[in-house]
Amino acid sequence: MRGRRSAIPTAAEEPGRYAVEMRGVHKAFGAVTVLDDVDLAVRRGEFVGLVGPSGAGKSTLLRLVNGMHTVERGSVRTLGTDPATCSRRGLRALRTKVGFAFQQFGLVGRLSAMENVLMGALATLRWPRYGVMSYPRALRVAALENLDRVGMADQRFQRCDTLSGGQQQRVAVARTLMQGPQLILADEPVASLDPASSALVLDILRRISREDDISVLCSLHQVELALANADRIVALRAGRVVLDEAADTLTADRLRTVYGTGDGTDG
Ligand SMILES: Nc1ncnc2c1ncn2[C@@H]1O[C@H](COP(=O)(O)OP(=O)(O)OP(=O)(O)O)[C@@H](O)[C@H]1O
Repeated sequence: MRGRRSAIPTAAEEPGRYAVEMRGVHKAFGAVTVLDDVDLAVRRGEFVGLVGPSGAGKSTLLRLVNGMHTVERGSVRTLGTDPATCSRRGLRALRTKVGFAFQQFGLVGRLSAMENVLMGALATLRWPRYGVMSYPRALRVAALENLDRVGMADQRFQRCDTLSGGQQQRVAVARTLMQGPQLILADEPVASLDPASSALVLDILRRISREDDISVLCSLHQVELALANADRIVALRAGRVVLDEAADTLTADRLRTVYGTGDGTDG
């Protein structure tokens, strides 16, 4: 632990190097410690896969990065800002630079893919909008481009509740891109998808991360998907970081030992 901590230059030493920087983070809910002395750094443009068994603390960690939870001890910097000490306005400003992808896609089912994507730009608009044509032309062009980037331009007029799970997650990614995020937090974005759709969604996320230099911190249960898409893997077990390595030096078997099964069972 100590060695890894000293290996991470602080934001003060290298301003702008990290999209996420956590040091010595301790988080408890009542008497239950959920994160214990966690150090984690996500470099700008890096795709970090966060793995670990159920209850290891992955979602809690992502929520700390977003300022939805606060730490008892330690520090969190998200895009150079401590979300816990931000004013409401500051937190809102920070969150416009942070995109999300969740297991539940968070789309409005009765609206079209296009309108859902446009809703990703609502924070930049003064008034609520109803219907695609009520959005400025530049945003409609951007929404179509983002749908195209996730391979969903042809389905732009389709209601989201008639799309497959994988298609819905791709629309959700396109919606997130409307914010122009510098960081995407993804909490098990493919947990409810079949293997082919899961691979496609992660491939799209990784490609967009590289093309737009967006940092991604993505919790995943599937070891192979984490290894195939992440630059680096951070593994949590019982709230502690038990592994932090470049993905290309890791094997699936070694990573599975983190889950404590060693038999190839995820989760
Ligand atoms: N708001 C909360 N209040 C109390 N306990 C919580 C709260 N949020 C999370 N926990 C507890 O913290 C622990 C870690 O939960 P968390 O959801 O972060 O794990 P996880 O690694 O994301 O699990 P999974 O892979 O199953 O989603 C669990 O024991 C959970 O019950």
